Amino acid sequence: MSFRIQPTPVSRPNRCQLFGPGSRPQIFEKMAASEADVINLDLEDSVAPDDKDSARRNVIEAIGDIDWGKKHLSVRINGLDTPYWYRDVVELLENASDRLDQIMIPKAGCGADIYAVDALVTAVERAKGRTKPIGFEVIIESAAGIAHVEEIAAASPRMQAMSLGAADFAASMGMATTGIGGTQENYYMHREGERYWSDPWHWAQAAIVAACRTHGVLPVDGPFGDFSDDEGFRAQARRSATLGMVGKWAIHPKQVALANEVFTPSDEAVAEAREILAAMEKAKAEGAGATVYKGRLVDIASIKQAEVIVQQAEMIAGR
Ligand SMILES: CC(C)(COP(=O)(O)OP(=O)(O)OC[C@H]1O[C@@H](n2cnc3c(N)ncnc32)[C@H](O)[C@@H]1OP(=O)(O)O)[C@@H](O)C(=O)NCCC(=O)NCCSC(=O)C[C@H](O)C(=O)O
Ligand SMILES: [Mg+2]
Repeated sequence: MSFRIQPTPVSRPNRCQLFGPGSRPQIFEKMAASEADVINLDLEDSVAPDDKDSARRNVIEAIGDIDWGKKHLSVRINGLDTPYWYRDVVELLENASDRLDQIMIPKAGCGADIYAVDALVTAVERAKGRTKPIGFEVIIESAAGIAHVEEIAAASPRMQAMSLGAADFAASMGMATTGIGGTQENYYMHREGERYWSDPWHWAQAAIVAACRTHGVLPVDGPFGDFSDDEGFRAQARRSATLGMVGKWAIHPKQVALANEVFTPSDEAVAEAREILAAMEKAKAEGAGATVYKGRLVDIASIKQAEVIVQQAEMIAGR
């Protein structure tokens, strides 16, 4: 561990982020009634250009009118390469109620992108006397985004979460696929007549997790496009959780329960983590820094590993 202590991210459940187009207000109440921890009302790619203005109005109205319960409420603005984004920011912050928690910035390519949105948000907040600061989440979904992932994670004190956007990422990288997340047919190793599929999203996810953990930001896995494939979603989500991500997007309501299932530590995992903590307490009392638990080594690092699981479970239980 460096002399610099690893910062702790914001403490709130972020197991599932449910998306819905801002141009489809009929589903807003259903989104609010869902079990998702985070709601993402979208003004970006799920909204057609002709609907941008009306979607913005729908979203502003819904932020104030709908009971969103304890959900973290976020709006995805348009990308900085479009003519829409500044109006998204200004109109949201001038007109939306204080219930708005967060803005999601898509296609973040460098730290200066976040700085630009921060400057505009800060100016409107001051002008309107908004006392609740808006948080930021970003999507890494381009070659530039992944190349500058660490400066993006560090770009603003508003930064709370960062997701991998597999669809735009694949396009920007020139990947030979139209799949959004999950196993890709041609990404395999070959040995003695057998194919062994590998994970083309792994390295980008690992880079995101490292940048996020360095700067106290929540790492999140993005969309899994085939919402008829529950097992594919589970497998992708389990890999993400194993790598250190805290949650995953749902682009259809049926994916919410799947994400919550994977990103809520199981009773067995929590019980085992507590047993490891107890075993290490006993070892410490006996003057030892390591001991044996179920035939395997546990030591001081195991305490930190076990605490990750216990703290996650307690935070979810206490929400
Ligand atoms: C994918 C959908 C277009 C499917 O909608 P629909 O055809 O209505 O689905 P169903 O008929 O199966 O719906 C069943 C019931 O659920 C309600 N519903 C549908 N969608 C939602 C939702 N998002 N939240 C809550 N409730 C929802 C329907 O109204 C039905 O209700 P009922 O009739 O009462 O039974 C649609 O799900 C959808 O629009 N999804 C979100 C799309 C979106 O936001 N996309 C943007 C995020 S992904 C992305 O941007 C890629 C990323 O940036 C990257 O680059 O990787
Ligand atoms: Mg995208």
